[in-house]
Amino acid sequence: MSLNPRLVKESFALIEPVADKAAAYFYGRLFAENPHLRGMFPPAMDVQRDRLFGALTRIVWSLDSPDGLAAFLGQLGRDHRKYGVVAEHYTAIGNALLATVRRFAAEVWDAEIEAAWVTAYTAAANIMIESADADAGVSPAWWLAEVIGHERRTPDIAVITLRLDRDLPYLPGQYVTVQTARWPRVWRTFSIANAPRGDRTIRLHVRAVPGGWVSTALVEHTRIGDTVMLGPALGTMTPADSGRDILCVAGGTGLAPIKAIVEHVIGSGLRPAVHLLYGARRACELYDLTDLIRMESAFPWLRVLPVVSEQPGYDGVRGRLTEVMERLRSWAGHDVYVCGPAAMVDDAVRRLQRNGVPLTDIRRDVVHGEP
Ligand SMILES: NC(=O)C1=CN([C@@H]2O[C@H](COP(=O)(O)OP(=O)(O)OC[C@H]3O[C@@H](n4cnc5c(N)ncnc54)[C@H](O)[C@@H]3O)[C@@H](O)[C@H]2O)C=CC1
Repeated sequence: MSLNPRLVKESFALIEPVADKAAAYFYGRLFAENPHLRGMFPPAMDVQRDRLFGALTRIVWSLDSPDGLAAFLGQLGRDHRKYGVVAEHYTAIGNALLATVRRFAAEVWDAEIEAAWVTAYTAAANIMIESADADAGVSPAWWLAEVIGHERRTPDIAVITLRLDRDLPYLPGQYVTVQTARWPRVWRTFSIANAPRGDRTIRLHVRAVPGGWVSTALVEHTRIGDTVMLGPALGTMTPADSGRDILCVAGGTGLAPIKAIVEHVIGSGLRPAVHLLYGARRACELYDLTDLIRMESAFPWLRVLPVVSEQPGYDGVRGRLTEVMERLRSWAGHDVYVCGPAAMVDDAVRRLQRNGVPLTDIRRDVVHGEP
């Protein structure tokens, strides 16, 4: 049976508006039929439900671009090793998924649509299983890391240094998932804020957000000597290394992966002009400015421009980060890296495209923070 993306997309479009209900039904069904799987999931399932639908949406809408989809599914399969997912679980998940789409797309459901879903799911599951199997030969499913540095830079933001028990291969700009002892089975993503160092240490920039279990545990309840677990490195916002000039736009703790990329450029021997626009709502939230200024004074081709958006008395550059970026100059011909709140990233991409920067020159990642 060959893949029929159109049938899958059309039926999925009926489910998207009722995603919450469909996800609740999916997990209800999964756990009713396979009670032993419940222990693999976090106690509170709300974020998990959003994740499931986020991933499913991305998969369904990418069915027409097999290369991108295979890369995404490959990463997903490798990342799922840390949950203890094995090949048999995919059958249980496939059955629950099929029951869910059958129910929520009942008005159009027929044998042809069912076959399209079975084919698509089987293909996707096979890619995930194969990539997990291949990864098992060369890489651990997860890493232990000891907290060796914990600096509270603002009441909400901590810069945390971890020492890993084994090498964790990653590229500058990538992120990892983190689990704390306080919240077993709850994993959240955080970008690695340094280029690979060769001493197994990495840094994370963490803002404790209201209702954010892991971020609050990391900022408020974590001490030097504590241990956390990490999953493998993920993400596609990695250095282009083209030698062209670079624009970096970092909002808040979105600075983390951008800083790793800038460190990489410093270490690469390339000397492009790098503009780093670093935005915060208030000056006191420019939590890493001292370090960035130190880097700027050591590397004259690096320009750091802090921008503050919500403090009228601030005597530096004030305004919306994306507007300041647009006003400053044309960025056509630059490699661009953007990270921060999702709305800021979208706005930056829109403005850049409007001003002649093609999408292929803009790198960003969709990373869901907490809650
Ligand atoms: N790898 C990744 O994708 C990472 C993503 N993040 C995300 O970055 C965000 C950082 O959040 P906070 O530190 O709380 O940042 P924040 O909410 O304090 O904002 C930071 C900056 O972005 C600007 N901004 C916010 N919304 C904007 C909009 N709609 N248009 C233009 N500018 C806007 C603010 O004015 C400020 O300059 C989180 O959403 C987090 O999930 C953080 C780290 C890594």
